Amino acid sequence: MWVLVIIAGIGVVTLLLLLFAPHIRRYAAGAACATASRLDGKTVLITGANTGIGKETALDLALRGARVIMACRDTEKGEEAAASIRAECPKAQVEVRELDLADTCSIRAFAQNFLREVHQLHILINNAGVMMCPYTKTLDGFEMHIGVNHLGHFLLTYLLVGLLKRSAPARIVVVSSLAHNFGWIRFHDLHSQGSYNSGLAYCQSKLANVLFARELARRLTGTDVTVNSVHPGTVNSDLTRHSTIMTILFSVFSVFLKTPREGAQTSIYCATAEELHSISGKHFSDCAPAFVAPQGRSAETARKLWEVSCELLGIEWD
Ligand SMILES: NC(=O)C1=CN([C@@H]2O[C@H](COP(=O)(O)OP(=O)(O)OC[C@H]3O[C@@H](n4cnc5c(N)ncnc54)[C@H](OP(=O)(O)O)[C@@H]3O)[C@@H](O)[C@H]2O)C=CC1
Ligand SMILES: CC1=C(/C=C/C(C)=C/C=C/C(C)=C/C=O)C(C)(C)CCC1
Repeated sequence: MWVLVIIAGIGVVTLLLLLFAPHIRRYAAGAACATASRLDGKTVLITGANTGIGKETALDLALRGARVIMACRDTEKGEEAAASIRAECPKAQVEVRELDLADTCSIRAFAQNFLREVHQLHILINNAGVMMCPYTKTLDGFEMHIGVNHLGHFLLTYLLVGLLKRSAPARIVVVSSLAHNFGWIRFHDLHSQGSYNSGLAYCQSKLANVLFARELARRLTGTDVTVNSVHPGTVNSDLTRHSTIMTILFSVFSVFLKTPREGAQTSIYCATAEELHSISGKHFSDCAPAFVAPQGRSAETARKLWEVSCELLGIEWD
């Protein structure tokens, strides 16, 4: 009897899902960036542009006429992505450069070559990220999530901010996440040496992204360089690669999730929308201002994180 009820229940749910599939898909897709802004003559740098949200952001900005530099840790994968962008947009000015955010020497070498060879930078998109990886350290001994997602981008931005100022008006887009809501900056154990939870380490790093964007925006007041953070939505990408359960859930429920192209819309919006030309220090999702958790609004935490980050990276950034 119960078996029949359960089978009937599953049948009804499946039928409803099939019936409402087009509506569910439209809802899951979220907002599309409606701006038609062109980027001819502009230079854009996107980290982690070989796949997922970064690759789709690169394609869109290339279609708008920008010169897009795709910073990838694996240049072979980067070249494949660039080739597929060129296949969709033969006029695309895309180029691949090597950048491993888990290695400060690679970041410094990247920036040195970049500053020598590229003379303007109008849009920097700090997009690359890792999620829920087993406990690993970067080459400099930082826990991987905070090391790649926050500290690597912190150093990259520090090295390029002079060029952004000289190229102003310029924009920085920091790809964070809704996951920042569940994060705390554990100053007493930033690198999770005492205890490690891969989910919490990811959330901490995404909170660090929000705090970094707000603090940098404050420090860049009056420079015509704006900084905003973004939650792209829940996107069916390679991000779940370290978690089998998440990978299975994301593929089973893919109809409820955004595609990478849909997930790129808010980054594209923050990078191009005319109405955001003077908006800085804000957080966006679905191409609209979004809620920031109280711990992401703490000026004191943001300042402390800034100081700790400078100390860890051995830099002075006032
Ligand atoms: N997908 C989602 O649901 C959500 C994603 N986000 C954020 O969006 C951003 C993009 O994620 P998404 O496109 O989904 O994920 P993907 O895994 O598809 O893309 C991540 C990119 O980051 C690169 N990357 C990882 N580690 C490094 C490193 N050490 N140095 C340089 N590049 C590196 C990856 O390179 P490689 O391919 O070589 O590994 C890849 O290009 C991330 O910051 C993520 O936190 C936020 C909320 C939700
Ligand atoms: C609860 C639940 C789901 C939602 C997962 C969400 C909402 C994940 C968000 C991930 C983020 C924000 C990652 C990156 O930062 C799925 C997969 C639909 C499957 C059914 C159960």
